Amino acid sequence: MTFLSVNVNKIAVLRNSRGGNDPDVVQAARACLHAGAHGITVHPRPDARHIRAADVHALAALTAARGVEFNLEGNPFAPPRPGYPGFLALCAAVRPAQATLVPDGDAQLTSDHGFDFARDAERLSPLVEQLRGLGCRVSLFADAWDPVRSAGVEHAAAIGADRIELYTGPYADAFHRGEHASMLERFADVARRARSVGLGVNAGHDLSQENLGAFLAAVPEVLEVSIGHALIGEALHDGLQATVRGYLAILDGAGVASAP
Ligand SMILES: CC(=O)[C@@H](O)[C@H](O)COP(=O)(O)O
Ligand SMILES: NCC(=O)COP(=O)(O)O
Repeated sequence: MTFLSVNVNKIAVLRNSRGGNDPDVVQAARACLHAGAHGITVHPRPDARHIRAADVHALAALTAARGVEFNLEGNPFAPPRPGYPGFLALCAAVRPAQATLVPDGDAQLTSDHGFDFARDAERLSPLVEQLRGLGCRVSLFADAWDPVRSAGVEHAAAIGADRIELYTGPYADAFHRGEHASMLERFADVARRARSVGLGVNAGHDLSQENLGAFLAAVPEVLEVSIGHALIGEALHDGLQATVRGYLAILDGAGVASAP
């Protein structure tokens, strides 16, 4: 079975919009694990727009106590700044089971590309070694949608990475348009090539209940999916009716005023 690691970044987006600690990121992660999720993912960004260093520590403690995987994602080349100690420093502090390296630009809205392995392998190599020395499994974010960008995926194995994570955003877009058949062939090909050089294969970005089944049917090698944005949105939709009913029950019980 493919593992599900729930990305709780979006809980922190909501929390940060008001200050305070509601909704509580750790409580949300606990609920995901209680429901059977295999692990928790976060992707702290240098601007601390959602997950903060303190969340990383708290979630590391939760996942360690539960004996489940903590997957920490980030750009290893982004310099530290106040409130963000840097990806390597965070990994050294909490030793996540899996460190997923993502080549984000600083002001990016969200992750939108994988590494260019032919170009990036040399500077990634010592970081992969360092992270493996900390006991982390190392996964590298990789493109599969474009034959040129996915050409050097075998380099990931050569520099000692354990896995790649297929960037599935372009697949999700194509699925939405009903044009995903040829896209899936490309993902399947990259996954097969990765497996043939000993790499494990993860996948993530914009996966959802709508598009996940078709993806896994075409790319059965996937060991783990990390899903956040769609999952949290779906959870809101699924939970809204029950929550509104909860409020109505309180109002009904209070029974003071009646609306005109
Ligand atoms: C690497 C990846 O695809 C996810 O981590 C995604 O980038 C989530 O990050 P945001 O929640 O900041 O969009
Ligand atoms: N690695 C992908 C991830 O953690 C979640 O991405 P998304 O579902 O928020 O797009």
